[in-house]
Amino acid sequence: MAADHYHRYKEDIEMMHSIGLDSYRFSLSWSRILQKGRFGGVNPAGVKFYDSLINSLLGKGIQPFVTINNYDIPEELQERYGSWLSPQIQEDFTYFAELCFKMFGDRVKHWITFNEPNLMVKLAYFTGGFPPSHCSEPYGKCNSGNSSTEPYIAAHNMILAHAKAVNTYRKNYKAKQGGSVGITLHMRWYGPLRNIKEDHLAVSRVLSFEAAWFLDPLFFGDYPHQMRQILGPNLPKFTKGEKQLLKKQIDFIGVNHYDTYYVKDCIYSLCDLDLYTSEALVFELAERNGIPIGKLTPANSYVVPSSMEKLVMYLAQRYKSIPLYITENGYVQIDNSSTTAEELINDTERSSYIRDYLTYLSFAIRKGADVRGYFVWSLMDTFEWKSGYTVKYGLCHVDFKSLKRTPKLSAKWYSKFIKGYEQIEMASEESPKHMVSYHRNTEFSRKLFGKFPHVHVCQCHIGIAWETRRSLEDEARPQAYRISENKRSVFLSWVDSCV
Ligand SMILES: O=C(/C=C/c1ccc(O)cc1)O[C@@H]1O[C@H](CO)[C@@H](O)[C@H](O)[C@H]1O
Repeated sequence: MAADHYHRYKEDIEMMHSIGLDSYRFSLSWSRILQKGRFGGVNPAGVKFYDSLINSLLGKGIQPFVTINNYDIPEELQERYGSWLSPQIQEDFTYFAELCFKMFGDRVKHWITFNEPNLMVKLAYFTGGFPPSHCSEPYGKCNSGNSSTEPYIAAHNMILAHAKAVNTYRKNYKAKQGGSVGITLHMRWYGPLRNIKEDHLAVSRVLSFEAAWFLDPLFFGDYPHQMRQILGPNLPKFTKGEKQLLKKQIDFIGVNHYDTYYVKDCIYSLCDLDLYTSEALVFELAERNGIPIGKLTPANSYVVPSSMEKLVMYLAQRYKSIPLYITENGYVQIDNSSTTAEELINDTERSSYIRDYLTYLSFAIRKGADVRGYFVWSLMDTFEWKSGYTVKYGLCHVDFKSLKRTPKLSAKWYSKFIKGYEQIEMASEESPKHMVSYHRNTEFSRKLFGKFPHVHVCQCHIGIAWETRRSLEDEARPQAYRISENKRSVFLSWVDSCV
């Protein structure tokens, strides 16, 4: 039953509205709409649910950001042809996506084909941690699979499925519906363990094996050359026709960002190569000389807010002026048997986390990245995949017995922030410890995050998004850049000149 959003969506939309969200990111369940893929009919109850959800959101001025596929597939497609390992799935996905455009595209203007396909294929076919649990040693223990080939085959089919869906949208729906279609990648950030050329190259390699694995084909028509060099024939090839189809088949990039690690080179040094990132011939670790890379979270991940600026700049430079959305970013809590609801609700760390990541996101915006929105993961506590109810990301607490929702302190903070009442403390990049209070935050959030921010949530994604307002920006930027020595004052000046 999880949080039972299926029956409580109206109450949940009230909650979004009272927080002040103007976009909600959620995903569709493929099998709820097409129980047997293209081999069966449409389930009217499933369509009715999404119709009512979308209509209720719009009724409250909340924009739906719809992810077409988030890991789950109709079992029929697994049994018939092995789902993502067969090119046949490209046709099934395109069929499903077109049905969604047709049914919901009059109201949905932001589509995301896949959520984190780069993570999904690794979990499903490399480590084997997620269904269908395929892998081979030393990366995991599974009954079947091949960790050196299957992740790349599955990814290949997902990339082509994405391109075909976008192509269909552009041909048959875009003119009339006027929306845009992107893809969301899971994106860790990495720093070099040592300040040596080999480790800098290791960072560039591991990044090529992550988001660029999916994005390079969609922008340039082929995989990053580092992947081809290392993987050789294990990396599938696109035909000439496919390369043509692929190029520029994307309107925006979505990024889910949580984690940062150091990496060290494993081409010139010896390493144990059995980790998530091993195929890139790097070794990942979280400490340098015994000092952790960031503040430790209860789930043993690390908080490194400055990564947000770096990864956004990496994407903005590699893929030129592409619009970007941060489609997930959030703070984890662990609920073990001794944790009380009060402790979970008193989540001051979460507000700090969001504030600090937004601060560094604003630095990237100031440097010219075309960031259109930010979504917190998540609106409320969820059933978190294999971790069930033990891992919580919500701004709102859910009591999974009574299903009662209670806003945590972070929901109150975020609400004030997006409504523009909260005074935000900005850290400057050069001196993160020196905090500058910004006293005109109403203007700050209105101008920086837009007058008409889009908002989204997922099964529990939430957040805010803003539209870039060219006229304001164009006016504001030259003035701001005039005093570009001091980044902090640039930032304040830019905001002031927008006011
Ligand atoms: O980032 C991840 C999942 C990472 C992972 C899982 C299992 C492993 O074994 C390793 C990594 O998912 C995103 O982050 C969220 C919070 O986790 C999930 O709840 C979202 O659904 C998802 O989009």
